[in-house]
Amino acid sequence: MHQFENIEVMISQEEVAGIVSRLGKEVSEEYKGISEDLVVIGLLRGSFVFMADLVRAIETPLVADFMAVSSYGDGTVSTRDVKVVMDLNTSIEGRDVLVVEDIVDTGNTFSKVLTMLENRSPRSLKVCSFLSKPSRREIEVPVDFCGKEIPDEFVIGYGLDYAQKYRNLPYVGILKV
Ligand SMILES: O=P(O)(O)OC[C@H]1O[C@H](OP(=O)(O)OP(=O)(O)O)[C@H](O)[C@@H]1O
Ligand SMILES: Nc1nc2[nH]cnc2c(=O)[nH]1
Repeated sequence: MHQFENIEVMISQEEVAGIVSRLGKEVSEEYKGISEDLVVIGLLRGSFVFMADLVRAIETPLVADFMAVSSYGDGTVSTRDVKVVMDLNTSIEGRDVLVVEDIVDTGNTFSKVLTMLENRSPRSLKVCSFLSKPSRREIEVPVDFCGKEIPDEFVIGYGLDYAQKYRNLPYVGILKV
């Protein structure tokens, strides 16, 4: 048993598995028959759990790479100052690219990352986010593949942290303090 208290489950482990499986099918369908391997980019740290499950649900040949960005620090409020902490090892020029994120909230992180990646001239650039909070959007960003839209609650688990904790929860929950 996971030894965490004061957490209300929002998306159970079973529901998470169903969402990932559906997204895997949608992505595989979208990139059916592409000529070169799909480049799947996980945004660290939050996406590492979802990314690990998602790539195994995608049937398209792919290469995986990671980029580390941070905007929330250890808090629950975006600093809006998105920093690239670690860049890609892969050149994405002329490639089909899928960016994987755990959550799109205000859209600030993704909008900066997408601009940065667009400047490297990929053949195509699409976005897959496990969660999205549309009511919080400050900047419109495309979410081509969306796991689930959720209300304005600060969520944890399945890669999402509060002060770097709770990323290992196998479900998504709300911290009751
Ligand atoms: O749409 P936004 O309001 O910009 O919020 C979304 C971002 O916030 C979280 O990252 P965080 O900065 O907490 O870093 P982490 O991935 O290391 O948890 C999350 O992983 C997204 O990248
Ligand atoms: N852990 C966590 N990080 C976020 N970053 C943006 N929104 C959220 C959220 O609801 N939870």
